[in-house]
Amino acid sequence: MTRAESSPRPIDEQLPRIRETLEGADRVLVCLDFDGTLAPIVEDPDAAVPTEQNRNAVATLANTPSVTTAVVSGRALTDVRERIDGPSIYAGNHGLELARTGTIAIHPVARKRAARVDRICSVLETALRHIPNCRIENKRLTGTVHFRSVPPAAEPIARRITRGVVDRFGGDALELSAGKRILEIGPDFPWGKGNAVELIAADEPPATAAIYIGDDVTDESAFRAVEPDGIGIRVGNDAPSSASCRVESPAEVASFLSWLGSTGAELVARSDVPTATPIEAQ
Ligand SMILES: O=P(O)(O)OC[C@H]1O[C@H](O[C@H]2O[C@H](CO)[C@@H](O)[C@H](O)[C@H]2O)[C@H](O)[C@@H](O)[C@@H]1O
Repeated sequence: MTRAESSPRPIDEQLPRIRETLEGADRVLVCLDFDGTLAPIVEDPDAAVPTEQNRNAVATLANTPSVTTAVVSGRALTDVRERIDGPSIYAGNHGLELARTGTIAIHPVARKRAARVDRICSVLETALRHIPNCRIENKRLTGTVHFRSVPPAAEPIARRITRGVVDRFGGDALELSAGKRILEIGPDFPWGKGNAVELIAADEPPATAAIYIGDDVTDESAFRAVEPDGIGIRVGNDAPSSASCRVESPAEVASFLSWLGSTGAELVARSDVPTATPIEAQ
């Protein structure tokens, strides 16, 4: 059963449910989006870095035996891996590439369509060359056109040009989707972060509590993958979401991850200790 979209509740209100979920679990799987979640949103995508508190909290969780930590990002796998250390699992390109247990799996359809993404990125470089500060990020399996630094008067035309190029050269193979001040070009088939989270969760023992934290539209499928048995946490405003909880900012993400690395992990560890039988208790 999935959770219908509604307004996520502030995380403080949801702590009793989170505690109960952790107390009933043997392990925790924590899946984390990168931009807007671990790293504050910035103008230049190359300049995005996790806050120090998030970096430390992720390192602590990655060293906690009862916790599996994963980063699930829209960035290319190689890119996001360089930006945050510690997790044993990374998914890049919105789940199209997945690195775990020493292997990297790339979705075969995305692999086949990578040449077309590359071609479109080159065409866009030329078509958008006169738009000030419009930037194309070629991520091999997907591409991103960035409008955050484009002058407001030029943004509509830049978006129109992007749509035109993808319509013309993408055919039925590629589609456009929207993110925070970006348009993303990717293979036109139903695969997203939620599928990656399901694959990651399938490797965990049955009594694992799954938590997903993210801030954007592509994180919604991942919230649906963990809710309602697990915990989805949407970062930012109170837009309708399939996540049940909300935090305001990457700083609040760090507070929650620190709590999870101390109190949260203890709740899970305690549920591991067998309860004393009446005979032992005498
Ligand atoms: O799934 P994520 O890890 O959150 O990645 C989503 C996209 O994030 C990046 O773009 C966003 O962050 C930039 C840096 O803060 C910002 O300038 C941009 O406006 C945001 O949309 C990244 O560059 C994209 O490739 C990711 O798809």
